[in-house]
Amino acid sequence: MRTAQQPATRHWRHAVAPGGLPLAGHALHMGRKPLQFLASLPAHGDLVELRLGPRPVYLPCHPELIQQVLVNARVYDTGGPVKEKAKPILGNGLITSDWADHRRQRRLVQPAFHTARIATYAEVMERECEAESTAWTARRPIDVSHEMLALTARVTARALFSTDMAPHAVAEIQHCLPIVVEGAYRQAIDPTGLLARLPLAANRRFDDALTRLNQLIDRMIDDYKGSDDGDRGDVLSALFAAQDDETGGTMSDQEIHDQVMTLLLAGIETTASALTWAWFLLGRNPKAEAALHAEVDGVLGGRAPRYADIPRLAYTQRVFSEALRLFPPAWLYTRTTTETTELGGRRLPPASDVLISPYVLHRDPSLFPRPESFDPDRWLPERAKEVARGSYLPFGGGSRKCIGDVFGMTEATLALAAIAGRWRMRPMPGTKIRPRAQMSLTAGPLRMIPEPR
Ligand code: HEM
Repeated sequence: MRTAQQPATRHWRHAVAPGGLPLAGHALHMGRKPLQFLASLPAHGDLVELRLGPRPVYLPCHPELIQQVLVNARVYDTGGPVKEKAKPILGNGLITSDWADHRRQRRLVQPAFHTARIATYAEVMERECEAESTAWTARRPIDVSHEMLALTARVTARALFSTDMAPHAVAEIQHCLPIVVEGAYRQAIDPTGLLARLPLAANRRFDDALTRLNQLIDRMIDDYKGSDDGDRGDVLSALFAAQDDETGGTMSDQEIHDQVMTLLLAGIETTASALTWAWFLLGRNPKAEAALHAEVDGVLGGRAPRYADIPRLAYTQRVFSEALRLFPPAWLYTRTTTETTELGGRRLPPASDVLISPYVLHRDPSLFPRPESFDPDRWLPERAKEVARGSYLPFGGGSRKCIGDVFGMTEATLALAAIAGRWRMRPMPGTKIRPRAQMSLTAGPLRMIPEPR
């Protein structure tokens, strides 16, 4: 295994990805089988160059090079065509802002994710996870993807807006969010930029869903401003209360709107996908499933899980960490250089695109022994120490590391424990799943049979 300590004069291996075509470069490989293609590249070098059409793109495969990119957010900013296409949807929020503005925004949004507030959001999570786990009928098949998305949409909507309007918001978000996520992805991968302008039914559905989400957020903001509730304990209150330590500034209504939209798009599908993968993996690994049931039974003794139980739900957390390793929802994210720089001894001109793929990193056999096997105990403290620094990045790193990491882990741990306390999730015979590398790495519909325990 590689160690975190590498000699300062290390010789990095550069390579050009094989199989490039004259005009398209590697775009066809990326379009057809992006996961297999990307995962084949570390074998060629520590820094691999590929071309998507005429653009050269760089994939750092070694954790040290990836860290250099992530911690140097000024030189490796989020940018490029994908971000430009996201701006009409997300406005100017944490995901779309440039480096300088991002620091200010992050100072303002961070308090909404402090530990004390997560404890309050956890009350919503406890209620919703309990409601989800009691809603199913024994032996009636369910689509786990659908259920997990509905659950995380309810949790996130209620953590964001704890008003009487929340049930309406939940229904609206459940309806609109998948349409917006799917449309945003189609636009992101359209190299011509023309698709969004065609009079297609899919575009009309997308425009309608986006308008409805925008209106919903505006209504929630108006409702908050029209009330004299003060701090309701939800995310929206924290955003209104936020004051910048450095400048004393607060956020405008439009800025709050953009942050809320960003949180909806970043927080719901990601957590739902990872939970779906966790059930899929447990369904194929009876030993891990039995260990999960044993822990949940021992800690909870048949009652619903509470936030205070989380430290004792250590195996449950390891299951989720391992699902995030094998199927990281944020399987690919990008950076663009703002100036000439050097990466692994290679000169990169300004506006070079750099791809970061946790999926590739997490399946590199030199970083994770037997990378394909689902082994939650690789996250036992004594074994986790062996994992080289920077080689596990489901939540990214540096100043743009996921702001919702603890929120997502808390929500997922409570969801797994609540459901595993009641149900054994049986795979439907003959189910075949192929990971879909879209906006997040989803499983698509996953039919399973809940059997009472
Ligand atoms: C298992 C669940 C989740 C995963 C795997 C995940 C993954 C990630 C990753 C990899 C990034 C960094 C992307 C980059 O560097 O370009 C990120 C950023 C972000 N995530 Fe998450 N996320 C999850 C849950 C959540 C939740 C629950 C929320 C909010 C409630 C959230 C909100 C955000 C936001 C706002 C950003 C942008 C942060 C910034 O640039 O400052 N995420 N997420």
